[in-house]
Amino acid sequence: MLELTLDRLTKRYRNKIALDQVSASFTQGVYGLLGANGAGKTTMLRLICDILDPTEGEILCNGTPIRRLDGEYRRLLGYLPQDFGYYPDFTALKYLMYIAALKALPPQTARDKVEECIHLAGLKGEEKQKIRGYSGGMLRRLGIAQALLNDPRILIMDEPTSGLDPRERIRFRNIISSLSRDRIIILSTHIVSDVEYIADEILLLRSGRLIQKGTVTEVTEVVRGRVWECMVPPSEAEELGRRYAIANLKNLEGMVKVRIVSDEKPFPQAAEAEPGLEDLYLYYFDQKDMRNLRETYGPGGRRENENVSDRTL
Ligand SMILES: Nc1ncnc2c1ncn2[C@@H]1O[C@H](COP(=O)(O)OP(=O)(O)OP(=O)(O)O)[C@@H](O)[C@H]1O
Repeated sequence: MLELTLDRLTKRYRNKIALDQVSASFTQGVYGLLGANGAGKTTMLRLICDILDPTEGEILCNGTPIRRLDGEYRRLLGYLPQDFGYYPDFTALKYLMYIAALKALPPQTARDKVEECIHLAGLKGEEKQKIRGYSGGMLRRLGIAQALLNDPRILIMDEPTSGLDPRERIRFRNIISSLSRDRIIILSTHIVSDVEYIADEILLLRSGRLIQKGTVTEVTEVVRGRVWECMVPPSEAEELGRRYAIANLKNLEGMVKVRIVSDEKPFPQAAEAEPGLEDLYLYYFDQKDMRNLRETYGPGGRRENENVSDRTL
């Protein structure tokens, strides 16, 4: 079985640390890399794809540093960057044949492989259309098809669901699930629901640091006892919204059901709720807001003597 290991991986751009001592290992399955803008997701994925060199640390594939494996490692990789280049006047078929040639697929098998990838990406019947006329969802699926051409054991996708409508998101999730057997799939996103149901493990990056890694159940344990629900009148909901990190609001018969992430019970009638990934995301990435709130309203968002680093691994 394939194992990919990041060992204290660090990337500095001049005086900016984009990735800071990240260690993690990946075996077969889907990994969801979550983080706010600028958290270091793209940097981490580009390092894994050997497009960037680390400043410190290294990446190992089955125990061997990838820089020693060189082309042997790159043959294992499929990459869908945030913006993948394509020729709008090509048909999808022509484009994929072109990429197959660039990837040095033997000409006698290239056509079959292209057909297989068209099928896997759900583009059968649309492959003879010019890419110019493709929707955002079709383009993303074409991106997956090109990444799959060399039958990669490691599939890396950077924000593959951005700009997709809900139907396309579901379609995309189903494609990823069907591809995850025998592969390491790592995909980055800041849309929690895109990985909540398909990722075997979640990695949470904040300011270049890996602050959580584990199954959804494991990582959300951090917010157990910190997620609250209560029914309040609309005016009260507004006030709570100013003071707390609100995970959800739902209007129900003149009242509002509010879901709040807070270290302390926000409201006497509030009941503890089962934590989810969105609550966790809010907990970590709404820190600044919670800090501001604490300054404004007192220690409502955090226990006394606890600081942000207490919450990180
Ligand atoms: N070439 C570069 N030169 C200088 N700083 C960079 C460079 N590339 C990225 N950075 C900085 O490194 C940090 C991490 O960037 P990165 O693109 O990896 O984050 P990200 O999580 O992928 O963000 P996004 O979701 O916006 O794509 C950011 O602060 C970014 O400004």
